[in-house]
Order: sequence, then C-alpha cells, then structure tokens
Amino acid sequence: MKEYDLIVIGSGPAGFSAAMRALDFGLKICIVEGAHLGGAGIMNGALTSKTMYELSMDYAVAARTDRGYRSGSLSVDFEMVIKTVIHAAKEKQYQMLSQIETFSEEKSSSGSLCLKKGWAKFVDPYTITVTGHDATETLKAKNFVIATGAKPRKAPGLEIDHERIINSDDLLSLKKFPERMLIIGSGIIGCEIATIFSNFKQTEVHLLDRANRVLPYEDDDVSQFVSKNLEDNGVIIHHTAHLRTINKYPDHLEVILDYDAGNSKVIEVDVALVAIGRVANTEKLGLSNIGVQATERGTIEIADHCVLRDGNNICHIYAAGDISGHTQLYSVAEFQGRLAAEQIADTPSYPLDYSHMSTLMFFKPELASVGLNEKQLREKKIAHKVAYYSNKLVNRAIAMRSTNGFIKIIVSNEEQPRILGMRAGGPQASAYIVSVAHLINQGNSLQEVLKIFYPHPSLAEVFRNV
Ligand SMILES: Cc1cc2nc3c(=O)[nH]c(=O)nc-3n(C[C@H](O)[C@H](O)[C@H](O)COP(=O)(O)OP(=O)(O)OC[C@H]3O[C@@H](n4cnc5c(N)ncnc54)[C@H](O)[C@@H]3O)c2cc1C
Ligand SMILES: NC(=O)c1ccc[n+]([C@@H]2O[C@H](COP(=O)([O-])OP(=O)(O)OC[C@H]3O[C@@H](n4cnc5c(N)ncnc54)[C@H](O)[C@@H]3O)[C@@H](O)[C@H]2O)c1
Repeated sequence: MKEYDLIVIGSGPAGFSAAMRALDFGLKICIVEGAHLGGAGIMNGALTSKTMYELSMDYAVAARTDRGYRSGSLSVDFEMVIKTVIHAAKEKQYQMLSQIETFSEEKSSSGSLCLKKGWAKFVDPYTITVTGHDATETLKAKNFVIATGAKPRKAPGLEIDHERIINSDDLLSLKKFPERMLIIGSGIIGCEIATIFSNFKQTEVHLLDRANRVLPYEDDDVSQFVSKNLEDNGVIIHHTAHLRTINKYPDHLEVILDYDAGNSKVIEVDVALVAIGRVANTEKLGLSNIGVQATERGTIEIADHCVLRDGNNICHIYAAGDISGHTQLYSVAEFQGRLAAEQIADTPSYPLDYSHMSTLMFFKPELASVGLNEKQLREKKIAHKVAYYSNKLVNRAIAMRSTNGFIKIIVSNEEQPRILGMRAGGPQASAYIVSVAHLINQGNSLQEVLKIFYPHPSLAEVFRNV
C-alpha cells in the first residue's frame, strides 16, 4: 500500500496551493481528484466563467454603434465561444499537470507530487480509498488536507435535467445560445451569467430575484447600481418573485412566477439555470470514519485549518477552501490551502485576516469590493462614515466615454478615520482594489490616500478626490 507524507483531497485552488506549498517543505504528496483538475477554480467555475465574460465584453464593444465605428456584419458562433472557453481551461490544466510531472516521484529527490484520479473516502484517520473508473486503491498518509470544495445548491422541488434545467456546471454543455433563458438566483453567479448572455445579445435573459434587489448582501446603492446596469443591458429582472413551477414541453419551458404583491406571471423560456448558492462536498467523504460531523450547513469546522473532532483539533487532518464554510472565493481557498501546508510543516505562519478580503464581480461594468460594507458595519454596530465620488468627474473615465461608475470608501468615525471598506463600480474597478486592501491591512487612515501621487489620466485618481 502506498504511503505519503500528505494526501490532498481535491485539486481546486485550496488543494493545489496546499500541495505546492507542502512541496517547499520536501513532503511526499499525493493529490486525489475525482473530476476536473483545478476544481471550480478552473472548469465550470472561476476561469471558464471569466473567459466567457471577457469574450462577451469584447463582443459588446464590437457591437457598439455610438463611437464612430460600426462593424460590418458582426456575428457570434456559440460553438467557437465554448471551444475558446474550454481552451483557456485546458491551458491552465496543462500548466498544473506540467508542475505535477516536474515533481513526480521518479524525478524529484526531495519533495514529490503525484495525481490520483478518483473519489476519496476515509476508511480511518490515516487511510483512504480512491475509487476511479475501473478500480479502488487504498492509500495511507501521515497528514491530510480536505479540499473538496462545493457544488451548486439544488432548488427545492426542481429537478436539474442538465439539458434544459441546468446549473453553472452545465453551461459549457449548451449546444447553442438559448433564445430565452431564466436565471434563478440573483447572487454573484446569477448576475455574472446574466451579464454574459445579455452582452452577446442572442438571448432574452430573465433574472429571478426573490428579494427586491439583486446581490442581497451588498448595500442598497450598490445593488441598485448593478440592477440598473443589468436592465440597461437588456436583462428582465423579476424582483420579489418566487418560482412556483416549471412545466416542460417538447419545445419550451413554461415558468410560473409568484410575486410578493400577490400577482403571478407565466413566462416561456428555453433554458432555466439555477444559481442559488453552493453547498460543501462533505457527504461522500466517510467523515464518520474519522469521527467528524459536518455542520448544519454541510461544511467542516476548522481551527487553525485543523479539522475539529468533538471540539478538539485532529492535528493531522486539515480542511481548506469552500468546504471550510468561509467566503467561497478562489483567493480565500488558495490562502487557506497554503496556510494548512505551513501548519503541517510546523512553519511559523500568520493568522488569516479576512478584514481586507477583496473580490471582483464581473458585471458590466465590473464591481470591486474590499473589506466591510455599510450593512455589515451596522450589524456590528461600528460607527462609520461614507465618502462617495462619481466617475463622471474623473478625466480618464470621460476620455473613455464611460463615466458610469463610482467609488465608495467607508471609514471609521474617528479623528483620523481608518479605512474599513470600499466598493467601486466602473471600468477597471479591479485595478485599484488591492491598494485599498493594503491600506486596510496596515490600519491606515484616509490621510494616507491623499499623500500618494496618482498618474494622470487614470481611474485611480478617483481616490484623490474622495
Ligand atoms: C461559476 C463560478 C464562478 C466563480 N467565479 C469566481 C471568481 O471570479 N472569483 C473567485 O474568487 N471565485 C469564483 N468562484 C468561486 C471559486 O471557484 C471557489 O471558491 C473555489 O474554486 C473553491 O476552491 P476549493 O479548492 O475549495 O474547491 P473547488 O475548486 O470546488 O475544488 C474542489 C475539488 O475537489 C474535488 N472533489 C470533491 N470531492 C472529492 C472526493 N471525495 N475525492 C476527490 N476529489 C473530490 C472536486 O471534483 C473539485 O475538483 C466561482 C465559482 C463558480 C461556480
Ligand atoms: N466574481 C466572484 O468573486 C464570484 C463569481 C461567482 C461565484 N462566486 C462565489 O460563488 C458563490 C456562489 O454563488 P451564487 O451566486 O450561487 O450564490 P450567492 O450566495 O452569491 O447568491 C445566491 C442567490 O440566490 C438566492 N436564492 C437562494 N435560494 C433561493 C431560492 N430558493 N430561490 C430563488 N433564489 C434563491 C439568494 O437570495 C441569492 O441572491 C458566491 O457566494 C461567491 O462566493 C464568486
């Protein structure tokens, strides 16, 4: 039976970063992956959706007719779009495979990496089985990182048939642009997919928002900004609407929506896509064989990245990424994986500080977020002030003829106000978010922002004016 220093279960950003960091410490590592190398970080997730977003944004630029240019006969081929997206995913997967091969057991004298394809299940705290297509293998290790990620949540009473009623995992299997599409769920995935399909202008996009605004966890002004942009891009948003049922007919789906106001609406679409959150992949891991119970949300509780068993750390089994119940982001998964490997190697590490966590949301225009928003600060009863500045006043935005955007900086209510959070919407909003994350991390006051030179003309100049 093969024995390793570390077995990583799952090859997404959490698992792969844990493995790569563990390699630095000379460990003999095996990565076990049941589906796609790179997990949702690559396939049916972050990279594929962002590739499709970029293509759709290019198409939207090419389709403009208000800038003095006009393309002759613009058309888009869905098959080619999907091929390009899969190409991008494969490019990344082959980079990862090359890294694995570079450090294969046969070649590497110190640390080594191997990849086993199959589904892992704990037999006891030091043993797993890996079930592949044709065989089951038993492996042992001194340490484990569970990085099995998450999968799309099922909508109650709605069967996903993976052809017409689909989730984000099925997007790349579509054969053509749907003429009409309903997206159920107006969180990040729902709004990003609505942006992509409305950019291509081949699909009538309906977005079901069970609340009265999209992105329910964001501040009202930010949600309204996103809502308005989606509508301006042609998306039909059904606010305060609830899905009663979908009736399947050979050539269409009949959707019945019930609104909070009491009225109902029947609409016809070709594809319905469910995007109502993601649930952790714990159920097939054999957690009971290691004395671990998943939380009510199906996640694994951790302390210092160690899995908790009966309130105690099992200090040779770690968990990282979406499975851990923290914010489901690539960067968080990658960070947690790296720190788990450092714990395993007993290397002095630093605690993960989520206060300057940042994220980009790929809408039109993009939305960037770092730190807390007003809603969270009100919940935590933290006194704060808000500075707001419109891109309408920024020369670069004017030059781009693209002034739909803003920056909103949230600071503490102190004499020297510290930056607590920021939201920015507009072109290139992603470009300056990391500098704000640094300022939050360093506990800097707003004054620091004003001491910096800003290149002109740049969208970052928006800071100087807040
Ligand atoms: C459509 C979409 C778009 C996204 N866009 C972004 C984005 O733009 N930015 C961002 O920060 N985040 C984005 N995310 C979220 C991000 O992809 C996840 O937070 C991240 O991939 C989580 O990493 P992970 O390693 O924890 O899990 P995953 O990436 O889910 O990887 C887990 C892996 O474990 C494997 N696995 C599960 N169970 C087993 C088992 N028993 N045995 C063996 N293997 C197993 C799975 O097959 C999978 O490959 C997006 C997600 C989706 C779905
Ligand atoms: N750019 C990014 O950073 C990015 C992109 C995509 C996904 N992600 C990550 O993936 C996670 C999952 O994305 P998501 O959009 O699926 O989840 P989400 O939590 O962002 O949003 C889920 C949405 O579905 C709604 N909802 C829940 N149950 C519902 C029901 N029964 N009927 C109708 N609506 C319902 C919620 O009100 C919410 O609006 C995100 O939380 C995010 O962390 C990040």
